[in-house]
Amino acid sequence: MLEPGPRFYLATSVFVLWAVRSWCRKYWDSRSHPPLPPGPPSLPIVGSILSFDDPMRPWLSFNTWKSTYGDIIYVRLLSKPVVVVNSEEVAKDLIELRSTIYSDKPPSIVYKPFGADFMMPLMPYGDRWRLHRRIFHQPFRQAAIPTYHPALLRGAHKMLFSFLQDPANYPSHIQMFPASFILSTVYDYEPKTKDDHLVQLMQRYLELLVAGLGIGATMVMETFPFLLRLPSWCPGVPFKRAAVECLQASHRVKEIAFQDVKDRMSTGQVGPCLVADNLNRMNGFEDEVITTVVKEAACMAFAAASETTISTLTVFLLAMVLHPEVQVKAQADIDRVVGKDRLPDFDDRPALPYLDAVLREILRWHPVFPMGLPHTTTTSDFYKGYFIPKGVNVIVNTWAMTHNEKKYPNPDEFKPERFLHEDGSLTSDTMTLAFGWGRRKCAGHHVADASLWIAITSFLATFSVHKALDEHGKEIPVHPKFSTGITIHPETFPCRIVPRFEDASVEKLTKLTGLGLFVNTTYGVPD
Ligand code: HEM
Repeated sequence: MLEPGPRFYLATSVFVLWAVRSWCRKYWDSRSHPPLPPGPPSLPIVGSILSFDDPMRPWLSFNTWKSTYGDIIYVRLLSKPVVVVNSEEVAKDLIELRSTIYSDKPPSIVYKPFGADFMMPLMPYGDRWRLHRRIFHQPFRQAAIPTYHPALLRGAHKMLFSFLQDPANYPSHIQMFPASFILSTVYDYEPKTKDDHLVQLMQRYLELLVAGLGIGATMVMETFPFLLRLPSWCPGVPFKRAAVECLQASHRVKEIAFQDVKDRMSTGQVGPCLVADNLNRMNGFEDEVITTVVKEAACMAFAAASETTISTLTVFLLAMVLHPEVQVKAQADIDRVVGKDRLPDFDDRPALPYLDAVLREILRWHPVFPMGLPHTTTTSDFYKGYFIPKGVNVIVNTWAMTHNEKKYPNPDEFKPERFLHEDGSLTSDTMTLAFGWGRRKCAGHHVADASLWIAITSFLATFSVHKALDEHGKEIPVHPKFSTGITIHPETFPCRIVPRFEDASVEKLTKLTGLGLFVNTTYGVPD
């Protein structure tokens, strides 16, 4: 057997010293303030990771631990201390009522090199965030949303043509929907084809961002920051190269789309949109700071709307495949209220409460952000006898709230009726908690709500989705699988999308939607 060498003794001594120091600090800390919230045991280096049933889906364990530790839990994720909020009551108390303490976001050394520091959801709480939020609020506040109804309706109708012409390729059609309505609302730009240059640019930037800032890669770069300082030609170190490519893409994407609006403005060819409205407000005297924020906010909107909308619409299709009885009921309501000679529009919404109940149940059943987005505290705080340290990450466990058995019995079941009174009217539970809490609550939630409603209602008016059939005509069972990460979405599943309007053809859909000209130029459909 090999004798342990001096390196072994040195490593062991360093480890013991580190463990003693951590223990002393913990002991000292615990004497100088009230206790931290309860939580699972924590080990040096790995923290509480070994306590998780599935470390890739921590929200499930946080929810299970609720019965042992309660609504507020303290846990270490590797070296990061985290406070987990497991109930609506605590989220309201902390994130809303103490918003001056709980509205900051955890910093990361990787945002700037990857050109992600202008993303509002990641931005520190402060003046820069306030300015971004103000610029963003103007076009996306509730009162402004009707301005965008025509663009949203158009986006939803375009998606119907894609489903009709190429039903098997449904993930790509769903992907195009947010791209289409967001480019309209922020740049008054309508992508003409699926490989539109602006859509491609934006999607490429997002791909680079998601690939570069995955949880694993971020952890490595945060632990070894020198990796980002190595020259990009350095072999075996992909981070710097990925960062440079992503940063360049972020510059390109912000500038090209912005410049395009300015060019069109000079010839009077731009309608209301985030960029043009702000430039008009400056009256020809371009303020450099505001201009930069407008460029950044516009580009960020694409990122914020994409994955969230795609995920929610995919959950919708999955729910309809697994629960045909819900689909039939929703379609019966649409047929009763709207009839067969036209398609639903926003004016029909009050008469279709079941459709709203379906949308709320989709957001509840599999929320896009099962743990919201992490916040951090700007000062230390005391809550219900517990100490909440300054700078701790605060995770609002949305999953625990949307799967709270007391409020939503049998929470894994898909039941839109949860949101309806016996007389069929909607309850006051609007499921806004899926959009976060307090000052950092989703700044796009009104447009998200309108776009999702029109997308699912238009779909159900014209199509049904069913399980796919095998070569013997037997239904292929669907076993839902979800991606993991900060956002989650169902993995692609086989399904059959079939039209339910009479004489299902491009011509008939053209009549119903009134998008004739568009169809010919966009999808190359023969006359
Ligand atoms: C299903 C659709 C969506 C869901 C479920 C959703 C959810 C969320 C959540 C949970 C947050 C984080 C809140 C927090 O930090 O506590 C957020 C932030 C944000 N969302 Fe959304 N979102 C959706 C769609 C959109 C859309 C369509 C837009 C843009 C048009 C948008 C723009 C934003 C922005 C700008 C923020 C950052 C707010 C801030 O930090 O002040 N979201 N969203």
